[in-house]
Amino acid sequence: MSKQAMSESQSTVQSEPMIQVRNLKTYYPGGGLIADEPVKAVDGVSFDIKKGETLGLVGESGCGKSTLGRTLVQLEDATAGTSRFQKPDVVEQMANTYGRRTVDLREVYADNDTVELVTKLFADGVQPKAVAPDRGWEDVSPDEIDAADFVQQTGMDVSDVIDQGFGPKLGLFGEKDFVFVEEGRIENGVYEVDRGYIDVTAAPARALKRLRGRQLGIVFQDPESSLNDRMTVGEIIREPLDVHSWGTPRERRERVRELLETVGLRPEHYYRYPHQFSGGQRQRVGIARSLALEPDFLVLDEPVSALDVSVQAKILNLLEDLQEEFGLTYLFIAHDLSVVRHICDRVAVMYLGNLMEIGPTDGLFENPGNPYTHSLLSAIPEPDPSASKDRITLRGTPPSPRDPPTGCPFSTRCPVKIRPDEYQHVDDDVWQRVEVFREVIRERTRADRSLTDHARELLGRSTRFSDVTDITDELFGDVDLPTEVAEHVREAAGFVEKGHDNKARNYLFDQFGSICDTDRPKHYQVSEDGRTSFCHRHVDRYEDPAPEFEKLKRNR
Ligand SMILES: Nc1ncnc2c1ncn2[C@@H]1O[C@H](COP(=O)(O)OP(=O)(O)OP(=O)(O)O)[C@@H](O)[C@H]1O
Repeated sequence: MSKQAMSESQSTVQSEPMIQVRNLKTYYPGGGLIADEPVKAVDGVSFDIKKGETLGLVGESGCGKSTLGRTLVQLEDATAGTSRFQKPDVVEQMANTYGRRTVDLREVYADNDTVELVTKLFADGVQPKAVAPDRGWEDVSPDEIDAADFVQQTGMDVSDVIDQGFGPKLGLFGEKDFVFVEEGRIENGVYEVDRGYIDVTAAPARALKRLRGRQLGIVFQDPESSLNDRMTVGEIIREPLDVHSWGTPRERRERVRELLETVGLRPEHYYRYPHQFSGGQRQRVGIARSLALEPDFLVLDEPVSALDVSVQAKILNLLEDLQEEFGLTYLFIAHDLSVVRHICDRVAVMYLGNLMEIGPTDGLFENPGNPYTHSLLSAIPEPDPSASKDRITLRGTPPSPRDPPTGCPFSTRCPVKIRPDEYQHVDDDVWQRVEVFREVIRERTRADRSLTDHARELLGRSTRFSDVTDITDELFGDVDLPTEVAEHVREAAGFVEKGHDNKARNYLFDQFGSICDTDRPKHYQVSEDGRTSFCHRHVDRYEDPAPEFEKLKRNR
């Protein structure tokens, strides 16, 4: 598909967002014997996916890709934030049902002042929201209502705002159980709706059942385990049609035959069982099933990772053809970056529950903005082993998502982390060792230490007493440490010897921490085509990541 490679006129990507995600978080409850902290699998991500687009989602194992994909189709509950899905035909459909797509505000609001106020707020970006008519406003929590923006701006009480009829009357459409968000315009006191979004994160379970399959679908990685081996292929593909009472039984059978053909299988495959099929064929069955109810948006969760390379290409081609034929929008989750480069219009790079960089594919691969993207790309094996490639090897493993760093999520491993001003003069090698020391101490404080460690501690056996001396010897034995650095290292080691790992960790944070440790970065635009990167280095007073990486390579 690489829509990038197509000319503008050929591209099927439209400018309207199909999915709007804002500050989405998915936490899994702690619940362990020791660890009460939740796993912050997705920790506040925002992005759009445009209609007809393929957005790639990449990152190391465990960074939260699947959780994000599953939350978008509400197979997981969001802990916070919103995910909105544009129902493409909603405005037409609703306009037909209600016979209108405009509302004259002068009929709704008694006085002209209110009409003016509403118009002004609307121009300021305050969005009205319609809620199902049979769902009383008293059941709607204030944070579900965009009228809350209203409250902020007017200083009025939410209930007063609602009493005044702001939210509900301005929104034109509702559908049982759903929270709709509308986008429209007010001109000369007349409100006209342009687009309608369903707030997926606010939809209750039974409404989701209707939404899933019909509008949102998912294709799983492993065609082996995601298909029920006791059902025939026909039954598997037909199941969503049955669940949604689609057409008559005869029409359903007909639809299944059509779907078999769409994904390149044959009508006689209807009565076969999954185990009689190859991996590629099984994945075709999974895709046919996901397409049964003609969804608009599909999460493809590593759809080709379990397949042989030769079969991968065929499935990718199929997915591209289907996208073109049915105008589908994809979130394509993958760890194989070359596949992503080939198939995706834009790419989002994820690390520890956060999006580190997002933007059009070619630019991101050719001129990465974020240090994590640099590191990830430099780990791709070169097809030609004699080609010299300056690899950046990341030390250690990502921190636990139960205990992510306070500042930048990548700060504990970033090869180009910003140093505090007072340590700029310290030799690079020495500074790296200081960072490693901090990382080792941090690892020791992790909530999910082994039970043996805990048991020994509880028994009063100081098993970790001696190893801090070993660690400092190992790290600093053969280098000259500047006096102030040596003092701080000694102090921290002293805390560890007394069993106060956390004190040591905090002490090192206070002494050696920089903005990367203390503050969460923002997303900065790093290219003209709208790519953004989540890194403090994009602020003017710091050097950009790219030249810092060049320096690193030169100095090795
Ligand atoms: N049901 C669950 N309960 C608790 N923790 C979970 C659950 N599912 C995932 N996690 C944790 O959430 C984090 C993100 O997992 P997720 O599967 O989303 O990552 P991923 O990037 O898709 O990994 P992979 O590439 O290996 O599939 C991991 O730390 C994982 O252990």
